[in-house]
Amino acid sequence: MSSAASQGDRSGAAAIRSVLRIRPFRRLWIVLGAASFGDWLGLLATSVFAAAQVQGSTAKGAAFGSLIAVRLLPALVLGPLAGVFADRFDRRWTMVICDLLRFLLFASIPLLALTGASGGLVVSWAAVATFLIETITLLWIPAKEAAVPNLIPRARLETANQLTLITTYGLTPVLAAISLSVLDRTVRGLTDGEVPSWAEPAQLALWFNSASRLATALVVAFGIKEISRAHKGERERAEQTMLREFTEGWKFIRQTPLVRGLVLGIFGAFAGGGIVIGTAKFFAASLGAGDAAFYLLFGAIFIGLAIGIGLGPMIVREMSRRRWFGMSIVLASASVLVLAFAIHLSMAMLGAILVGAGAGMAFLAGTTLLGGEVADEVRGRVFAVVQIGTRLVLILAIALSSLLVGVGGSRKLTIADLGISVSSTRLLLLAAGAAGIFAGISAFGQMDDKKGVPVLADLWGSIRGRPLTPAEPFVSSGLFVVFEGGEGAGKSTQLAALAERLGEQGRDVVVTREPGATAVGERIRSLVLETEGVEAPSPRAEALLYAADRAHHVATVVRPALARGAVVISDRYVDSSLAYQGAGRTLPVQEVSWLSSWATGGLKPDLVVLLDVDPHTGLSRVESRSHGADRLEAESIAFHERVRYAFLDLAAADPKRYLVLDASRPPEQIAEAVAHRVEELLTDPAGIVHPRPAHGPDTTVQPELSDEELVTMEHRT
Ligand SMILES: Nc1ncnc2c1ncn2[C@@H]1O[C@H](COP(=O)(O)OP(=O)(O)OP(=O)(O)O)[C@@H](O)[C@H]1O
Ligand SMILES: Cc1cn([C@H]2C[C@H](O)[C@@H](COP(=O)(O)O)O2)c(=O)[nH]c1=O
Repeated sequence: MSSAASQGDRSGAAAIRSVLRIRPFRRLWIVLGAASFGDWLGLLATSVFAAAQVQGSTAKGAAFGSLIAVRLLPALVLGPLAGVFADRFDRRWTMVICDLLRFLLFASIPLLALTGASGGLVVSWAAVATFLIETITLLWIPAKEAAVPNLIPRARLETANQLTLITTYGLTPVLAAISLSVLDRTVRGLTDGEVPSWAEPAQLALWFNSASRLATALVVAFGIKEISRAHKGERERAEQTMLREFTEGWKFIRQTPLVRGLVLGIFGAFAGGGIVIGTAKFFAASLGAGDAAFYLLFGAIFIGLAIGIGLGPMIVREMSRRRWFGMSIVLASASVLVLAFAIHLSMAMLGAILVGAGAGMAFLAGTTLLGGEVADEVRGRVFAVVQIGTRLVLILAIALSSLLVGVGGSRKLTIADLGISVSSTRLLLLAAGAAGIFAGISAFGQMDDKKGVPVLADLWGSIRGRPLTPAEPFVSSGLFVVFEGGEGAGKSTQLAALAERLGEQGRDVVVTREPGATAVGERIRSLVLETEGVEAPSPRAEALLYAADRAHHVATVVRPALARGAVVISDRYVDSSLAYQGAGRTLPVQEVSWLSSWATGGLKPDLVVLLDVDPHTGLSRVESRSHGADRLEAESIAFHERVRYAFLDLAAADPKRYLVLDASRPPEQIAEAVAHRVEELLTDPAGIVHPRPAHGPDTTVQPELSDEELVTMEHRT
């Protein structure tokens, strides 16, 4: 395992430990885990139990199916009110009362069977009780979801959601299925197949489900009092009608771009998932595989979900969660397209794993964003809409897609006489994938918090632990010119000449330098350059010191001057760090670039004048100065050669922004060439190659040397 991966594992485990150290959350997580296990047992058991009460395969199928359908129905009837409940009433007591009712209802099903009631009556009551339980669950979920963000700091919300989702949808259903089958075997083994009705595993499971709900109610009532909200504005809420609260909730969702984007995206992802489920059987058949392939594909989706939820945050690290959400939906949808084009089971399996991973990451990012960014007052209503909407979208998508595929069969549509045949299942997957990509991109557009930052570069940077930073909002009406070059290239000489010329024209000119333009910078300058009585900073410390000088310099000198319209002329800027610390000290150039980009908030010069000089010539020029060589001047010729070629490579990578001049020419000629270029920029601002901040923030990082460029450079020295 690579060290980065093991580091990720360690930090993942540490994050889980730290979130479990929060007592109210730990208690809630344990009790919800038990309750979720009970619910899965109950879901499996009620269905099996109902089927066991009637005779004949048709009746058994109908009993099983109707119970599952009944679980989904309440969303239609009571859904809209659920969120209002969660926001209006104390969430702890809402949860407690709901769980007590569910305890009684779950227990009532096996209890009725024990009284010797007829099979039909037991099934009917099981259906009614299930309907009521689901109705109550609809009230309980938004109250719980809205309460969790109040128990933990925002920074740990994602880990908390990871834990909860993996427990609810990963561990407990598997555990429940295994437990039920082990229970069934054990009970049958112990009783030689003569199981008394009270010991039927399905009945025992229902008892367990009932008991787990009682336990949840007690723990929440007495052990997690923190769930009770400090009722801000309670009086105003009491004065509002429930109808008003309901319409306000909808208005909030409609009018808040982030929430609208999240809700749309989640619905889109569920619709895609529903279509995959609805077409899965026919799809497996279209691969020429049977039922086994169908189950394999299903399993693959769940494996993908677990990967997305469990590993997603470790992969994207510091990436903006808003961006991650949109990208995950696009990933899931694009993977549906992979399914549509799959020609072999292995390709379909890969597609299914990616569908699951994208959906899992989107679900995790979406829940975390909703929990962290939606105000407590409306959170219950927002979660209710998501919960109800996802159920409805899922049911509709499954029903419609299976109907459409069923009507078309897995028949092949032959296009003209071209001999091309397209299965209707695949067409549907194609449409679902395309619609999902559209939903993902629209969601991304609505909630992007790093507008202007290139998406793929940001993703790649985030995976490597260095997400791009958006430029600080800033309008420049000035011009930023930087002089770069090796030691003794003549930067100070040329800078003074240009400043004098522009000053004579009556322009507002600010002459500055790095390091050392400010009081803070002066001290940094002596730390990095003085050799007497100052310990040499290590290469990374040196890079940080130059970056610190730059951050302060840009914030206090450069930006204010540019904002008021001055021409800022700086002796050295970011390129010096890339050349000296990157190429000279051989620190990773991209890391140095990222550091500078962060320090400057993405501010780039409009023009870089590079005075290129052979290091022997440049160093001999500065040797004639009265004071001795500073720390960098004292470096080897090989070091200065690396610096020189790094500057030239930077200029070659972005020629429009650089003016490269031979610094061995007479100073007057150089000054003419510089003045000419600057005049051009001043008279024709359109000639400035950067996107001006007024037209949108400039967010790209400074030009960097690629690894190949660095290697080439090393060879030249
Ligand atoms: N084009 C040139 N030809 C010959 N000598 C020059 C030229 N430009 C500057 N010099 C001389 O070289 C010396 C160094 O010049 P200057 O201080 O302008 O360079 P610099 O790049 O700012 O140096 P440093 O890297 O130390 O900041 C000075 O004595 C200056 O007079
Ligand atoms: C900005 C910057 C500078 N340096 C080095 C380059 C020079 O050797 C000195 C500055 O001296 P000068 O006489 O003012 O040119 O510092 C660096 O290594 N990294 C940087 O980012």
